[in-house]
Amino acid sequence: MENRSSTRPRASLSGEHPNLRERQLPNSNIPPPPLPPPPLPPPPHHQQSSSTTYHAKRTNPEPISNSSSGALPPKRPRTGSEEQRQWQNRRTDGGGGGGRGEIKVAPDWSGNETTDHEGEDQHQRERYFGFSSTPTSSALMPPPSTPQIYRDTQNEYSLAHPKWGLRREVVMGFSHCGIEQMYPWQAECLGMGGLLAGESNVVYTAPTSAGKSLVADILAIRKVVNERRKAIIVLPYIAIVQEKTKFLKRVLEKVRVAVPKRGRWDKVNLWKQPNIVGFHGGSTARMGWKELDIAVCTIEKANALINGAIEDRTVDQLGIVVFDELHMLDDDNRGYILELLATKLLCMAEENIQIVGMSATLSNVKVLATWLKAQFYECAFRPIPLQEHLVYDNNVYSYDEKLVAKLPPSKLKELKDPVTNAIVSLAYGAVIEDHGVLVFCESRRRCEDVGKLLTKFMPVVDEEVWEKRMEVVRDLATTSTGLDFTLEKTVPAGVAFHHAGLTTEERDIIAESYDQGAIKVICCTATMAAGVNLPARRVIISPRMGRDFLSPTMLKQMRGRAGRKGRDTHGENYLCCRKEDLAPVKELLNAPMPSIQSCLGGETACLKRWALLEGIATKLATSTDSLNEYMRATLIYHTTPEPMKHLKPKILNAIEYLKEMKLISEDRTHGYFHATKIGNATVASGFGPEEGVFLHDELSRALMNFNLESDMHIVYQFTPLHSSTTASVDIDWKLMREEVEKLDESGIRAATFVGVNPAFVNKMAQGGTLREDSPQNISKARVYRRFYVSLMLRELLNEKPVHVVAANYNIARGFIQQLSTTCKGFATTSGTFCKVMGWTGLAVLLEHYSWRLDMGVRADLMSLARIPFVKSVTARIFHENGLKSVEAVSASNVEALMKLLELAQPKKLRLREAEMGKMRGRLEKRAGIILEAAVAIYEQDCRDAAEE
Ligand SMILES: Nc1ncnc2c1ncn2[C@@H]1O[C@H](COP(=O)(O)OP(=O)(O)OP(=O)(O)O)[C@@H](O)[C@H]1O
Repeated sequence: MENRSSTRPRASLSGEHPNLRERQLPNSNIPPPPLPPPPLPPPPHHQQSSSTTYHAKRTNPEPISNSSSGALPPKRPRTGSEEQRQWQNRRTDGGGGGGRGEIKVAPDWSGNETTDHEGEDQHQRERYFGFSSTPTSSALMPPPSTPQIYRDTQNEYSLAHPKWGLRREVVMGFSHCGIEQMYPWQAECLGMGGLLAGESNVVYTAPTSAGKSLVADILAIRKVVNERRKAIIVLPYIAIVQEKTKFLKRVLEKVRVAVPKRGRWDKVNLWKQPNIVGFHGGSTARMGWKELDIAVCTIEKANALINGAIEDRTVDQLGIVVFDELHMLDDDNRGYILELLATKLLCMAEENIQIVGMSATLSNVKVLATWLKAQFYECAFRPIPLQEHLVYDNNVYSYDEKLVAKLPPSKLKELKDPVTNAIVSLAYGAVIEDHGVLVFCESRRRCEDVGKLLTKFMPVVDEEVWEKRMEVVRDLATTSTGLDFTLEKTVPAGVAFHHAGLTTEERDIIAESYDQGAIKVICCTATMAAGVNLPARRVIISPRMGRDFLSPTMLKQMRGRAGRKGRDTHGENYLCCRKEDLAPVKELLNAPMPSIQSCLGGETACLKRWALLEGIATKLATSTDSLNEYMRATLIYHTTPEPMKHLKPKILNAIEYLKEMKLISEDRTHGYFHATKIGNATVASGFGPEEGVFLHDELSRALMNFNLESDMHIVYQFTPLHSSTTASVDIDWKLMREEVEKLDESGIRAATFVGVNPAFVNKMAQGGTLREDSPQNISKARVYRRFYVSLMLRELLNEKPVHVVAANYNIARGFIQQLSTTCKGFATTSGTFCKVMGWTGLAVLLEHYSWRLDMGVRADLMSLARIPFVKSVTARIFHENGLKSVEAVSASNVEALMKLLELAQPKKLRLREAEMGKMRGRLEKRAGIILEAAVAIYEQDCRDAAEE
């Protein structure tokens, strides 16, 4: 095969188009695509911009290189294993369009500099045993020499400088994560009067990737380690909560803090590692407020945690609350919870809780700072330079509208569309240089389509990388959902997609393998836009989300994902649009960041829902005067002209509503409001008033008539309320009728108990309409929707894999998986509701079932499923082959376990792997972990039994 890499010119951006490198495969009938036109001359007006540096397009046949020597980096071995070839043939077969071949020519897309590239069992081991022998994330830099860092005490930017008051182990911990010195802005911000002493609150804004977290981390760690108070870090998304928890655990790995003495005779100080716990909808954290030192939480969990602490009167243990991504205040769905959280803290001035707020996208920092009684700090520093581009009609422009380069149009039908052509060209150009790429797409479907398309054009890789990708495929295949059909095709080419339709397990595997370099391109929706620290040299953005244009805030977050500190030397983003969208896109680019507005405004629902009920239930505001005081601490008060005049009628209205719903009552003699039992239960479990009242009705009915003949009734009771709203699920009435018809008598009885009438389902299946025009009808519709979702859940509990249930109900896998994870959380919060109501029996029942949900197995497998890797299918196979208990597994041996693990593999993968003889090593490793864990669990069980 002719190798043209030495003679083919490399143009400045994408140069040689990837599609032109496709060759005809031996058995392909498709003629090879024509050769490319020669690279175009540079645009006459090209010049270097002051903020960004571009290479001009060159007619010079010499390749442009990023390296100073000008030589092409010899990165790509052009050989592939037999297995690799098979995969490529498969991809070609399925690809249509042009053939798929080896890419022979080095890319002509050129960045500025090359970057050193940084690089299941381990993860599982860490999760189970709580330690790992090697760091799991490549984000973590190798530890530098210890003494040197700590001696650097003269340098005021050094974390070791006494001014910052950080313990040696903390400094070492940061150093292990690649942070030894502060940026000047970080030091300046932290040095503001009273901040380190905890005497003042702070709101600050800096560009994405500026290192905002470090300022807050230092303040939080000082509180925990030096002052022995608790810290709460509030983040908007589960993925960031997980990432942050991992990071802080790593930083504080070697730190020990004193355990408070329990009694007056307790003279010796005990020491322990600070407890850092991540709380989110799907978390299974057993540690509570009492034991934890740092809670990293989603907004809702942070709110519930603080409500609990106020209730228990232990909120004085809280020293600091950090609000990352403070712009979430104006999120329509969740902003008001954030606002109320901060309001409560402001109302507890005597507790001296420091508030820290930050975001990259705040325009009215001063207003927020006034509201939060904080100092404010703004800076424009970004440690990693960003090159920003606008792309349309195969032309690449800088944001100041200078033509930077032309992308060669393609003759391939599938690349006819200039936007698609640009995406493929740009992604390929970065991958061939060994950089990571994020492609933000407008919809989930588009993510998958672009992923599939890119797969056809990705370069061939060496054996080592190929093996890593196959490992990713295997990991995906062993998830509860099985191997996704599209990912099966794209991952071997180093391409994946990431959106809410995937399960969290799948998303974690994809993010981790991208982080480690096995996957080079992720096509994603906005799920990856906020706060995720993944190494993307190049970010390609569609300006739309669904049919609408992105908000300026969202666009800024996406742009900020390019070029992360510690991972890259610079970042590039490309906003790829159609010519006809140019005007609105330019408007979007020039739009100022919107100022943050309160979401309590406009309607009274939020006031009713949370503000007043929470204020009253937590006893922060129980009289008309204190309610007014409480409202004065809200953001809405600070952003509304003549606030009390506008807010007062709304407050009165909301109080009436809460009284009507029997969530609060009024003591007219003393002029006080009290939360009723239902009101307290609603707030304690974190539900809104309507949800609380609905749940109360459902559970009180269940208390009178609990049907335990089958699982149906209990499964219904812990089907989360939020997954059965109009927004989350549409009932397919025909399907529901089929499922209801399949129920046995006990199932039908359970359905009737909860208010589902099979005759009504039948009527709806024949074309009826579900009316939601009155509170009764809304409630009725909610029951039917919840029952419909509970049918899905029941299938999960009966060990049907997630993808099978999703296919049965024609619903996204992510929804089903989320259902199984949030169910557990819902069962726990419903348990709290029951406890506050005094329904302890029901609380115990819910607790039992939440375990089953966690394991995704029937009751007989629950004990086995405590062992890592022994979940659903594997647990069933172990059980059927005589290993029915942890004890039995612990008495087994690696060889026997390997045989069972082999049976649990998907057949397709098993055959392919067996052929290649690669399975043994992997299964042996996994069997070893299972055996080790089973022995550990069994020994622990014996110790527990002995203690009892
Ligand atoms: N002083 C420092 N020295 C070296 N690396 C740093 C420093 N400060 C932060 N970093 C690293 O920079 C990267 C980005 O930091 P961080 O996540 O705090 O940015 P951010 O400003 O919060 O960005 P975003 O708004 O996108 O979340 C992280 O990998 C972090 O470890």
